[in-house]
Amino acid sequence: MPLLVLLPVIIWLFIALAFPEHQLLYSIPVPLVVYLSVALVGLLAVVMRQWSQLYWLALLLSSYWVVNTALQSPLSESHMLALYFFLPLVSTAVAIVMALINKPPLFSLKGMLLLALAGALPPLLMVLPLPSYYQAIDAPSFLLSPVLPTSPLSFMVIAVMALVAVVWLICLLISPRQPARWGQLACWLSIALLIIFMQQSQVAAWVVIAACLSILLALASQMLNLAYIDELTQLPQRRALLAHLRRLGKRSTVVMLDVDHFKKFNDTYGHDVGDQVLRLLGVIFAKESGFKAYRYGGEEFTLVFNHNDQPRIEEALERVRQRVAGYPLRIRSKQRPTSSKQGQSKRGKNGADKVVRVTISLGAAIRRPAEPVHDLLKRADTILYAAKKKGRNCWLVRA
Ligand SMILES: Nc1nc2c(ncn2[C@@H]2O[C@H](COP(=O)(O)OP(=O)(O)OP(=O)(O)O)[C@@H](O)[C@H]2O)c(=O)[nH]1
Repeated sequence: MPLLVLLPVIIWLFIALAFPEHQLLYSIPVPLVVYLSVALVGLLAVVMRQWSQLYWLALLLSSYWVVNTALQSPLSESHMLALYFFLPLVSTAVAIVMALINKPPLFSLKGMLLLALAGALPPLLMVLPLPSYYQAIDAPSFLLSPVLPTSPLSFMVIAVMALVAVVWLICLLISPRQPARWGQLACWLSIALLIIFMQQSQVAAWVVIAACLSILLALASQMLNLAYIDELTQLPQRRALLAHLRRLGKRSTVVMLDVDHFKKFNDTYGHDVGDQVLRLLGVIFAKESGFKAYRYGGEEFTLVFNHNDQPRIEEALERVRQRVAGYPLRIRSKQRPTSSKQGQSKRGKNGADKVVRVTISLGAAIRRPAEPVHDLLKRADTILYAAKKKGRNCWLVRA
């Protein structure tokens, strides 16, 4: 933390020492700004222990470095063309490895290897003897980059990078609640752009800075998720509920609900299966519309309706109750077959998976005129208690 506070001073010292002539402070080279941006966001990723973002920044930085230092000569030279061909291939390969691998911490063998792979592999191309049998291409000057469909080889390079981006986008659209992945896609697009338009070095610089901003936003979003989203159920947690209650309208309804006999359920099937139930409830509540669901804590949840229309509330509560009670939860047998063939033959017979169901009780308090939210929440809890006494697997609504 003290290091972060002193960061402006450290950066000022660095620039002042690197550019001793005073007037140079007003014309800091663009690549330096790029390197500093990546370094600052990388430092933030380290402080936040978001390793995957760090590895991506390393790949972004090393690709930029190769483009900026080694790829500013005409592509008519065959070794330039070879480098131009191998850089996207290597970047793509590293990107795919990073997308698939489970982000290892930096201070582990796997983490160090990944950082070396992302940070050192592209620059290594500059010193490796690359095959130089590529046909030199005559780049038309009006194109942004000589790689635009002037050669089938470079067309293929663009196609591979675009394909990776499209696959990535589809994965993200299927499961969009992953801020880190969005930041990484921005990084990938940035790498693709700076390779494709490599001779526009100023553009490349701003593209990298933009990717840094995306990673920064992704980091901020991840932090917000950590603070507000419950990891098990993926629902917003109590902190978010309290923020919602602070701006609750006069016409609103708060529902407290919890799982019936959950202690017994945990004792019978184990804590892991109990967790599975809570996760399932998170999915069911998130899919429902008409209210906002929160995990209050333990096996208790809160639903907030922004209206006090009792028939609509009762209808929603009955729908949720039925959905939970009717959901067959498959519990895996402890004596799992050792091979998949055995598993297939045993499926549906003795010793195979068991199906159980859980029920919930719900207590809804419709807000009274000028009722403080604290009292409203307490009243919902009391009504839930009454629903439990009534026999569980039911709901009660009171004004
Ligand atoms: N698996 C799992 N169990 C939890 C979690 N949080 C709380 N619990 C369990 O939830 C149970 C709550 O038990 P009780 O408050 O006695 O309530 P109950 O057994 O559901 O009984 P009723 O509410 O009266 O129907 C306890 O056994 C807790 O350990 C969690 O995150 N995961």
